Amino acid sequence: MPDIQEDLPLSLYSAAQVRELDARLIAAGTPGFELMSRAAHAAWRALRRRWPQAGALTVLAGRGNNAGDGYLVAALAQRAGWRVRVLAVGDPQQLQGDAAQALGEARQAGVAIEPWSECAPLDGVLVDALLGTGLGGTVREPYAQAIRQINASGLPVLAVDIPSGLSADTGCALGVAVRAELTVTFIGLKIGLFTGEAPDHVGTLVFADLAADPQIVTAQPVTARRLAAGSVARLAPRPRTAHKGHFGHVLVVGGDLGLGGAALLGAESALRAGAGLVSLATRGAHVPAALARCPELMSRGVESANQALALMARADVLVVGPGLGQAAWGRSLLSAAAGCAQPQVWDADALNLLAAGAVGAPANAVLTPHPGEAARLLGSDIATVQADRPAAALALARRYGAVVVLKGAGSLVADPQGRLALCDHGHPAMAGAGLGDVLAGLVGALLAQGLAPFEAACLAVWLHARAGERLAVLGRGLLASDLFPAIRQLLEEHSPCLN
Ligand SMILES: NC(=O)C1=CN([C@@H]2O[C@H](COP(=O)(O)OP(=O)(O)OC[C@H]3O[C@@H](n4cnc5c(N)ncnc54)[C@H](O)[C@@H]3O)[C@@H](O)[C@H]2O)[C@@H](O)CC1
Ligand SMILES: [K+]
Repeated sequence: MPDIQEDLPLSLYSAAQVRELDARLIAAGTPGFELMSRAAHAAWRALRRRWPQAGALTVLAGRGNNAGDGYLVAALAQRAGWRVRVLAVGDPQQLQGDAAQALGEARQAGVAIEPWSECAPLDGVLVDALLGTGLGGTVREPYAQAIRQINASGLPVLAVDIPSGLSADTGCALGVAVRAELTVTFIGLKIGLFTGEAPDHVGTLVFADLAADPQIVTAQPVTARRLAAGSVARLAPRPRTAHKGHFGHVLVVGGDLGLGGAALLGAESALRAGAGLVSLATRGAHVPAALARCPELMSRGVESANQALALMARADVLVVGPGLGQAAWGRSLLSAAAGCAQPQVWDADALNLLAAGAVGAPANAVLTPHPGEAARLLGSDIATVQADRPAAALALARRYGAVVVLKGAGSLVADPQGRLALCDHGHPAMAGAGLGDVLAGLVGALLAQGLAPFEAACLAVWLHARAGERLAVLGRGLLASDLFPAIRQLLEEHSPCLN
């Protein structure tokens, strides 16, 4: 019997890729109905484990194979002595193939099957088997009304494969989408379970591999990889004879008048993540405060691009943008950086100036836009970026020839060759000032310690999100600088300093 997994796999697929995977498994000898039946067993097992005492369920079934899964769950529950009802949206007589066979099985088990209507009473645990990966375009009526009814019911909801209405490719609600407490997904993880609006719809995610042949699964192309302890690059242990010159010199450039804190946070972050040396090029007015807060930093007042260039020449990695502003001071410093050859991280106003055409992107850059900055860089709007975050991240990477971190829930890392990684860690308590500056400094420190841009960005995003999760147990009011001890701890757990 296939089992359900708490430990999620790393591969993320589009709807088309999972359909292809299903087809390959079927072609290799596992009948579709057998897969459907394994899916139903996995969903039923997860349901009983979550709501062992419920004793009643209502399945809302559509007309495709997702409905087929639902009919088989209903049959299993009926045979287990639960009170079961299926509310069929659309005429069940039109079900075809495996789904029609599943309907027959539910009838044979004695399940009550009724046509869905707006006033049909809902009871027990709701099983959402309306729409799965076959959803195309905005959810049509009466499905949309059924989804609104599920969401308004206040009853616990298990979504079969994916919450109905959520796009498996983008994680966006196509008009309206079920908000589930538990989602049991089959065969391959859909990227839409992790990005866009998914975190507010999926609930707890359980994966069931349906005992699919691992050779067929690993041969299937993926859309993205999940970032996890085992999938992000490690920093090498340090030799006992190490000195600071081995771990790179990061220069953080930013902090125009009134914006000094951002650059200081970025610089402190680079120090806390193990860069050998960190300098800060900022307005002279900010230097005393920077020295007072962090004497380990080499804080320099710069008023001209020439002064900045002299500092840039001595650095291995530049982090440009936190608190940079968009006035003449910031522009001149950014233009100086744009001509430098070393790896660079561009954040905040560096990205706004890049979007405005004030400079071109340097080679070897990691760009770290939030959705607003991403929209400006793409010449679109935030809604368009958020409607397809994977596409936006990849388009940015191609357009600027850079590694791109698209921030926001389900952060994505893309490179110009089309590699895509997704981080499903993080916490809403991290939605606050300065968190982005800490991330930029972290990427800079990892570049300085020898990681390539894509690997540095992936490890930084993962450490940042995991650190935020650890601290978020205390809830709101998380300060960006609170992250430093947790980042250090996670880095040490992941990449111990000594062998
Ligand atoms: N052998 C397989 O392929 C397996 C499939 N499985 C299940 O099958 C699902 C995919 O099944 P299908 O490809 O049949 O598709 P779905 O069952 O997801 O959806 C197809 C149905 O949705 C309707 N529909 C599509 N877009 C709509 C819209 N915008 N508004 C309203 N209705 C819309 C279609 O008319 C069709 O009736 C998976 O999500 C999974 O639950 C599982 O049973 C595992 C095995
Ligand atoms: K569903």
